[in-house]
Amino acid sequence: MYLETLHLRSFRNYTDQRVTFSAQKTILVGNNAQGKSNALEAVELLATLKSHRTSRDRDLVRRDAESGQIRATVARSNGSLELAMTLRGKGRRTLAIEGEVLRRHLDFLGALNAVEFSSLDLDLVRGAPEYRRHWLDALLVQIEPIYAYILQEYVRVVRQRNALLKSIRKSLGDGGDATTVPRSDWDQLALWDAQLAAGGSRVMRRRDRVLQRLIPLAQRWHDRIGGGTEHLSVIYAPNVECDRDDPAGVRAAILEKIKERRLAEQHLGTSVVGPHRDEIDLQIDDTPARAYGSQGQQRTLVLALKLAELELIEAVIGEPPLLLLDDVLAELDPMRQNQLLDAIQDRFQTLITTTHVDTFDAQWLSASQVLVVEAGRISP
Ligand SMILES: Nc1ncnc2c1ncn2[C@@H]1O[C@H](COP(=O)(O)OP(=O)(O)OP(=O)(O)O)[C@@H](O)[C@H]1O
Repeated sequence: MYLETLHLRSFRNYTDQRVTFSAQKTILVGNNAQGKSNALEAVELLATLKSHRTSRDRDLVRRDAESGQIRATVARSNGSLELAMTLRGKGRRTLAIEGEVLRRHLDFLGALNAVEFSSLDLDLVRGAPEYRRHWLDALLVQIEPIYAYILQEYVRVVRQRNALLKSIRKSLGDGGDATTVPRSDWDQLALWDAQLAAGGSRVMRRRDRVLQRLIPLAQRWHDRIGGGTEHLSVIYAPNVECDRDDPAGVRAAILEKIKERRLAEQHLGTSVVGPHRDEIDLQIDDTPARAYGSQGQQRTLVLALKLAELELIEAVIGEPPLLLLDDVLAELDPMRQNQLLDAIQDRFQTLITTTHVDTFDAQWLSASQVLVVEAGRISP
């Protein structure tokens, strides 16, 4: 797929900016805080409906405006699509494809696919488990848009169940006397348990499936970049251990663990069982990657994961996704830079932000469209 045009109106620090992409690679160059990452963020939003920098639409709207818009033309193998996202300081965003406003936001997903790689991605290795869950979930949403709905439902169930557990904790008081809790609360809890098990099983099985496909790709890239001297393991460590191929078995295992942790949940007033507590272990030579001092090893790992994502999305969608490289190229040593550039070649349309172009390979630079970003303006 190919992003032909991008039009930003009252988005972040842009007032009204149109960009026409004229090469397979575009380099956005400029000083800090000029709007380079903002432009990539707009593309990320179209692809995933999420920004990795904020969860509030009002941050995305230009400070002096009430609403902002991102429009894009995407050429796909079966024709081109006009996409529009209207963001509001207050109120819900509106999404449209070919001028038609979508009732379900889910239907927007899949129109544009992109993999983003920024320095924040090192948190994949170093950060808390939720970074890895978010990363995996974001990938799942792109290859299986219905997952956005499945996850949203699961999160809703956990939230409501937590509210009920809090109220039960309050009724139990310090004495922990179960008879002080209204009967209806226990009945309700049993219903939420069943819903958590049903939703949780859907989430876990999909996470497991996508990892099974991603892992061999990531290992291959890791071998290529690292010269095959170290072995990468990516291990799904779900909060509830069970045979993930058997949906009824997964549900039963979740319910069983809920039973075991009943007292803890009531004491804490929160759900402690389910895939919202999953972990994805990243290991190099059987040692947690987080424990490795070397930044280089961590970068190699993240790069391998990103390249694997690109390949997987391409395999599933049948078209190469876009690659968004936000200020990461300069951080890679020449060997890793070359590996990345080699992998991309002309296969993936790539948007790159950088403060300096002098670190780029000359051949690469001459084949790229270079745009200058300055104070919310993009010019050739
Ligand atoms: N909602 C907004 N309204 C107006 N300006 C905004 C808004 N959100 C962010 N900005 C501005 O956008 C600029 C940051 O742009 P961006 O994050 O794209 O930087 P960058 O060019 O990628 O720089 P760096 O190299 O530091 O990453 C800042 O000047 C910030 O004040």
